[in-house]
Amino acid sequence: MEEKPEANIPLRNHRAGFVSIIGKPNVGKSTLMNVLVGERMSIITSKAQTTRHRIMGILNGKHEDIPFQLVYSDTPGVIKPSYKLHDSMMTFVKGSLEDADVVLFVAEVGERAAEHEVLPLLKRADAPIVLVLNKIDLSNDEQVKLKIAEWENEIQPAAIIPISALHQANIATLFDAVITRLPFHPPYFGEDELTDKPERFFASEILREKIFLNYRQEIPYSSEVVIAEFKERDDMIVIRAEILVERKSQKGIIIGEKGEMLKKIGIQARHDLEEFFGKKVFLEQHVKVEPDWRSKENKLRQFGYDE
Ligand SMILES: Nc1nc2c(ncn2[C@@H]2O[C@H](COP(=O)(O)OP(=O)(O)OP(=O)(O)O)[C@@H](O)[C@H]2O)c(=O)[nH]1
Repeated sequence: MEEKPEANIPLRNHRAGFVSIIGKPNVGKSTLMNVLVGERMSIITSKAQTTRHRIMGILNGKHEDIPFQLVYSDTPGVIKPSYKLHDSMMTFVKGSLEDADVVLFVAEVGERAAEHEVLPLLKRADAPIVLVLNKIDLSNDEQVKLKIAEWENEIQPAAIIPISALHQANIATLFDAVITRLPFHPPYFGEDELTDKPERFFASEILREKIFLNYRQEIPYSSEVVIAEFKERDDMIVIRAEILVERKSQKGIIIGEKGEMLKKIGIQARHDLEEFFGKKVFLEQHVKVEPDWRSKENKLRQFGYDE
């Protein structure tokens, strides 16, 4: 009879694992994810709570002659939920923590370690926690040193790596901290897979980014984008997008006077969509009112806010 390899002993010729990026809103999680994956996976804006989903970005490579597969997860910023939407967002964060082989806990240098909102969540993680101290470009060495001491006192992470995701400073050190903690395991995804999300997800995210960038106050938070049609032809992609808002007055704001605003975000989105998909895009946009969608479970499910 042919001898089978012992099932419990992983072969030491491949590393693979899940790396969860978590932290408060706006600390730079999506910026970091994109830098680590080397692709524009997650949308980035200066507004808090831009990310609403768990988005996986997959990186295959070789480190010291051993092939690896890193499955990064960008997650929504940790907040106290005010809507059902926020509950779903926090479920994504918890799910990602439970799967994690390594946790990248991102904090800004300016944040206080004591009573930090993410601390209770970190207790759920069995995985080693690498504290990523981001935005060091906005502070000096002395402040960074003090902050490291403060965090060491608070959570004793496996490592603390000060970086600037925006300026790509110290990313190699962070990568080393991750890869050396990655378990030996066969790959989870095929080599040509970049993410767990379908193309239409990225189409809706790109349009949502334009809404976050062009409107103020409640509008970005009350908006959702649903891709009603995504048809790939030889020469172009035809995308029909529905922009949903919670109230009629918001519909008027999205459209703008004589449709100017809608046109503006359409032009910006089409530009980025064409770059992302490497193809000409025909984009059709419709604005609809979906009252209180952020508080309705069936709507949230329909829009993909369940794991
Ligand atoms: N100065 C500076 N700004 C940064 C750095 N990293 C990210 N930012 C900026 O911080 C803002 C928020 O970045 P995101 O990557 O969207 O932050 P996030 O944590 O994913 O935000 P949420 O979606 O709210 O959870 C953006 O304006 C980024 O350009 C950094 O290293 N230095």
